[in-house]
Amino acid sequence: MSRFRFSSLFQSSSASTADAETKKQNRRSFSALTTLRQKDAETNGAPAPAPQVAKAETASEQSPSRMVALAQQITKATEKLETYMKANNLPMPSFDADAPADFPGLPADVQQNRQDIIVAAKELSMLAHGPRETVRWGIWEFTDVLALTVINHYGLAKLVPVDSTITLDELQGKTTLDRINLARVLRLAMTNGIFREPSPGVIAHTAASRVLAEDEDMQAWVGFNGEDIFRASGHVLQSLRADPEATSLTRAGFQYAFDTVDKEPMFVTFGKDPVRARRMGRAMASLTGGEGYEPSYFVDVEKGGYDFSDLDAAGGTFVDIGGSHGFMCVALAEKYKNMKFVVQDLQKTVDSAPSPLSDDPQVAERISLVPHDFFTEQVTKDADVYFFRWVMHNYSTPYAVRILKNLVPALKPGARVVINDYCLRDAGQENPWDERVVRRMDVVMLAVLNAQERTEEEFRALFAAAGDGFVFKVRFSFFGFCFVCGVVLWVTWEGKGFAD
Ligand SMILES: C[S@@+](CC[C@H](N)C(=O)[O-])C[C@H]1O[C@@H](n2cnc3c(N)ncnc32)[C@H](O)[C@@H]1O
Repeated sequence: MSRFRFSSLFQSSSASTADAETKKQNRRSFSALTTLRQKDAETNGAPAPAPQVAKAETASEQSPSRMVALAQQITKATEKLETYMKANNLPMPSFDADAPADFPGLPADVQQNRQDIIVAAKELSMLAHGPRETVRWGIWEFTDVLALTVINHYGLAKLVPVDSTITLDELQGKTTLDRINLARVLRLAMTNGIFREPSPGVIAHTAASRVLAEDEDMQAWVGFNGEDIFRASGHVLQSLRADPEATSLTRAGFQYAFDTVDKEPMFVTFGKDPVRARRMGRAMASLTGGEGYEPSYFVDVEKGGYDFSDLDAAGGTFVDIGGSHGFMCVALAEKYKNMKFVVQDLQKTVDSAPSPLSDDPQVAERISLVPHDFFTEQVTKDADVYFFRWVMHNYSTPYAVRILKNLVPALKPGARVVINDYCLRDAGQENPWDERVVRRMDVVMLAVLNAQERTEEEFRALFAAAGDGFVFKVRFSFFGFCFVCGVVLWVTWEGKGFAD
């Protein structure tokens, strides 16, 4: 492996050090990593991590060894996935340029096989690398971001023909990048399956680089992450040193990166720059167009969604606060034929919404889209449900409490506040796939907004700080891969008073 060659340039390694290292490795256990699919008794039975190994065994005591057990798990899950794909005449997973970029919709058990492969393969890879090398090369993940950012910024994927090849020299003639820089970013990306070099100096697409060429939302996602979030992340230390509590919307890494400290929140900066704002919008569309983020997970009761039948029978009102262009209300209105809906968002967002919101007049006529700033008092009084989807995680506690306090004057007894957001569990309780996604999102929130993902306790604390009439009713999560799109927290208002 190149890493061994590389490290040998810097240090000599004696046999005795190697022996000592081998002995140390043999004493190590990775039991803390064994978190697959434990039943979550509080939820609707969604697959969750298996119990962690309680007793730390040495590697030599394990039978079979952890590595072999993981390899067997991978084989078993892969065989099941392959059997399903073959039985249903589906193409086998491939990075060939003409291969599909996505898996088709899979039944829950096969989807679980996929997840098991990903999680077990990661752990096996870590064991094979060893702890020290895992840390050493883990910190270099930013180089992948850097290469992808350059490739995306210069639109290189669009310059490579989809059905044939191009030489580096020809490609260089189509961009302002110099040949060395062009080659180095492409060749690094190739190590992640993005582009390939079928013969020296000849570049061709893989299915992954083709996505970058053809999917404008993905280009926006890479651009937003590489040019905005990545840069903000590089300034988080500065932000934390200045404000260890990290709650201000105008003193996050983002502001230090773009010279807007104490001037404006990120959303305001983007509001002044239509190109960046559009990029962020499309990036969000790319994220929410991904697996597991569909509105159906909230709408379909059989997928674990929220059942509004009682409200529908009573012709109740549902308010989607920060609801963007109202796609959640459209999905709900298609299912529930009597409920009324109010979508609230900032004036600019309201102005840019399509009209009508739905081609179905029976749906469109029951949805009103109104400008409302959630940092001011709620204007739609006495509704039955006030819904926040992916809003709370954009704000640190002082701001989130303010948003909830602004609801209080509008709440009638029994009104429901429904939060559809991430909900962090204790470390190691989530399946490793979802855990990694939410922990990453949590840190992205820190970098750009000084905001955060929350545990159930932290959500409860927000409501407790906003008023003592809130009663926490239930928390439930969706199934399988879609956990990342949210947990629903349902809180009612019993109006016992208002804590200032
Ligand atoms: C992360 S997006 C979530 C959008 C939508 N709820 C969803 O599930 O995709 C946050 C939304 O809050 C809106 N927003 C930001 N600040 C706001 C404010 N002060 N008042 C109302 N809406 C706001 C944004 O325009 C955006 O549509």
